[in-house]
Amino acid sequence: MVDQYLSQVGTLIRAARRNKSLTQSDLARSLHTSQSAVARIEQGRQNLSLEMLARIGEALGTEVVTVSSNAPLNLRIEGGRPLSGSIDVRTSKNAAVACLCAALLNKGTTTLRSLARIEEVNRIVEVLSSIGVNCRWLPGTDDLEIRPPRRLDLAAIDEDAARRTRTILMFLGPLLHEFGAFSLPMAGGCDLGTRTVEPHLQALRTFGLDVVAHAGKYTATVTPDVRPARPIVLTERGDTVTENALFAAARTEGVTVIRNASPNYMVQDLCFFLRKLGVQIDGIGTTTLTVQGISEIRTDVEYFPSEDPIEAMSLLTAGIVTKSEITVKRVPIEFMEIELAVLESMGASFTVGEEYLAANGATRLVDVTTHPSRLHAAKDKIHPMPFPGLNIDNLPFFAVIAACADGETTIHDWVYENRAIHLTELERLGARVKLMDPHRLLISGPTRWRATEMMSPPALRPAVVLLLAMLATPGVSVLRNIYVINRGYENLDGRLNALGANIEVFRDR
Ligand SMILES: CC(=O)N[C@H]1[C@@H](OP(=O)(O)OP(=O)(O)OC[C@H]2O[C@@H](n3ccc(=O)[nH]c3=O)[C@H](O)[C@@H]2O)O[C@H](CO)[C@@H](O)[C@@H]1O
Ligand SMILES: C=C(OP(=O)(O)O)C(=O)O
Repeated sequence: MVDQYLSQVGTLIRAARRNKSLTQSDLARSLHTSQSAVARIEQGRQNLSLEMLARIGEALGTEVVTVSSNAPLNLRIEGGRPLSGSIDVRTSKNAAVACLCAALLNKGTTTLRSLARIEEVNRIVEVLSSIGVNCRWLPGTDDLEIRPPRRLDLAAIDEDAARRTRTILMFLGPLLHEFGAFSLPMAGGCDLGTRTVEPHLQALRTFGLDVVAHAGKYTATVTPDVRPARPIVLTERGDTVTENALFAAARTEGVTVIRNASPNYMVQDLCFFLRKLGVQIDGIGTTTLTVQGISEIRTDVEYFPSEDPIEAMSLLTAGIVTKSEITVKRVPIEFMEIELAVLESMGASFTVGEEYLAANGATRLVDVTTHPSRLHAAKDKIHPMPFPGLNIDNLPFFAVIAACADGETTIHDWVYENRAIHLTELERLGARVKLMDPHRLLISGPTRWRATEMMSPPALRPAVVLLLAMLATPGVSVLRNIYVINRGYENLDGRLNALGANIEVFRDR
């Protein structure tokens, strides 16, 4: 029965592909798989996850089979298996969303190449499309073409999509160049406790933007011809606040200086993209950015956002906690050096290859191979810092690594009010995790993992940490409602399966 079903689906896929004049290799490229895998799918000789079916449907611009999409997606993971082989790091969620917002500054056509096909990008594409921006995935690729209309229609905004991301906050900077007054739905994103927007509002006020947050909306008014009278000093070295200040400065004629700017990876990527739009920026990778703004941008441009250091950390963690030898390719090393140094101090063994450049021509990449090793607790507490420190989004992965290490490790998340709390969920898989206060965890290892079934926490990285712990856990575990993972990772289950994991996606009926 299953075989017959697979062969019928395969026939439908072949027909849809031919209809689009795509070769098997074209389709394989957009699915990040091989031509032979596509051939097997079309012959009905390959098991297909619902996730993969949805991706094939997306690549072919048609739903191959209709599956109920309201029920949450869950993962069934048979863990305790070693992984092997190599895996490429995909491009980053956080640079993608910054560049998508920056495309609003450009009246010409922007093509963002090799974007990660993740739910966060889908939500922003839905929001952009709803306000009249023409967004088109180029057939057989992960390249998104973006063409703004003459006038954006904010009244038609897809509020549901907007509220499911934090990125909507980053529309404030681009839109202040377009409207005298406007309103936007309030930001969502990971539930990590209070995430202040005040630094954004302070920075944008210097460009004449006044925002009132009320009844689930940001209501903004713009006083014309206001520009920063002196360097903007950000009250926090936040990533998205720096990006909002850059959006405002990019189309404000003259020089704007931004101090205490974040030099983090997504900000650097955004700066490289803005340069391609003709905006001159000095100080990229430092905490002082000097921006030479231009009042109008109308250029046809393409840009390749760079690889995701957080995905790199996630994949390395998969190798480490399953005691496997895997090669994680395209690791943006500038943003992973401290993480690797801390891992080394815990006894992790790995080989780092020669550097090469990412497609953006600037970010340095390496391939990292993990080797099975005996881990011990970190001597000092592990804590994040703004770049160049250990990345806050990489901190959660040290919780599952510490759970595999001999001894007690302290993890200190001073940044978020609520993220550390989500990591105590590891206890349900057998880890010994003590929440000493809302910001500090004491983790005692090694863990005798035991399989279990649980819900994903409402935060991306802690949810992936649980998935990785389940990969290390012998037996069958279930992680429910994984939308939050798909918000930031492309086909993570399929790509881990290609390394030998056994993860099945299923929906509740
Ligand atoms: C789309 C995107 O790019 N999201 C990233 C971005 O979110 P984003 O820039 O939105 O981060 P938040 O505004 O949530 O800031 C993170 C937290 O750090 C605190 N804070 C930050 C800087 C500082 O100097 N002092 C300070 O206290 C803030 O108050 C907040 O609680 O940066 C976060 C921190 O790197 C990452 O977790 C997110 O993945
Ligand atoms: C906190 C994160 O995302 P967001 O800012 O989109 O909530 C994250 O990427 O881990």
